[in-house]
Amino acid sequence: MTQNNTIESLRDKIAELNDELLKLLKERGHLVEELDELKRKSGRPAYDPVRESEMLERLLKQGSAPYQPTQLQRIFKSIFDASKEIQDEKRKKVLLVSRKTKAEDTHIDVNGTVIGDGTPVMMFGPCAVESYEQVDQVGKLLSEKGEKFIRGGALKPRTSPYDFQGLGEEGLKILQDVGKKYNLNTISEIVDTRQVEMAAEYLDVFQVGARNSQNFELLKEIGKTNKPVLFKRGMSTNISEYIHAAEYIAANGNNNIILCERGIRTFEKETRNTLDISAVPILKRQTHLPVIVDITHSTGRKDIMGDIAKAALAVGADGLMCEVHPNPSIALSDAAQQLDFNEFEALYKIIR
Ligand SMILES: O=C(O)C(=O)C[C@]1(C(=O)O)C=C[C@@H](O)C=C1
Repeated sequence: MTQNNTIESLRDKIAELNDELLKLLKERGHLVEELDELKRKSGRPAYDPVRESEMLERLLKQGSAPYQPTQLQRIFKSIFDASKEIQDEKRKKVLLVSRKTKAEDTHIDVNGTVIGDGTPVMMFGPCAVESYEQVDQVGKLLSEKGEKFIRGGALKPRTSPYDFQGLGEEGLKILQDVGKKYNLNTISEIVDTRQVEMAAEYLDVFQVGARNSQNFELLKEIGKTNKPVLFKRGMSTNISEYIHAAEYIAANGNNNIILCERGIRTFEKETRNTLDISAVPILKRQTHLPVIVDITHSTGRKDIMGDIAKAALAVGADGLMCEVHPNPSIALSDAAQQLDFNEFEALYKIIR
């Protein structure tokens, strides 16, 4: 046999051994899966370092040549690690809000208006409910446009305890009265578990604001109702944390969740927050929930709101939220960023 032939025949043998090793590894992997099912049932973790060192000891006792003991250890350790990865993957809980659980888009029917069916919804209204007249003017404007929602804060989570805190239940009542008058669905924020029952009487959609995005007790309580919830992303919440927070609502039985990207905290100062535009398609890919964009809080400036609105709709947002006030200069909150009616008309032309 020539030297070349010998090399080839040795390589053939090695390749055959590879095949055998692969067959054995696959068999081993299936046994690990079977074993893990039992471990999961008895609440045992995937990783078992004691078992791993017992197995290594047993192997090394048989001698490692031509490998060094450390080399053999490395080879087997990588097999154990791969087993652990198989187990971790199987143990990953698939979330109720995940696309993996439900492939179709969730449509949320709010008294006949559907959110998430491809027709964008507009959620406009003042930052805060200040008086009946103020909300009435906005309601009239929205109903003339054929819009179906009105928003307005009554239980305001303000940065300073000395700032206007909202009209409370009286504010919710004003919003409800105006909503009924103009056939608009009402949206307002609640900030505490104790408000859920009371606010449910007045609202068609609960809002959970950025500051309460990980207030799990509030999310659980809202989850026990069946009312649609506009659930804003926290200013420092990453997408995975946000999705898991939404799961608190779904896990308690309420699947009527509308996600809302409202900008995150970054070093950038040109806008009030930094709109994470990529969150919109990512949330729509990873969950089956509708996603809307709050163009007021993400930008905090009126001059770019039209552009941002277009960008949001272009990346697939199911709607927009925006603050409108009959006279923003005397507004009790967010005076600088609420649109007056002329500015609203200009924006409306762009988006509708
Ligand atoms: O014996 C177990 O409990 C296993 O999960 C199997 C296995 C292995 O691959 O042999 C996998 C991971 C553990 O850290 C220990 C061992």
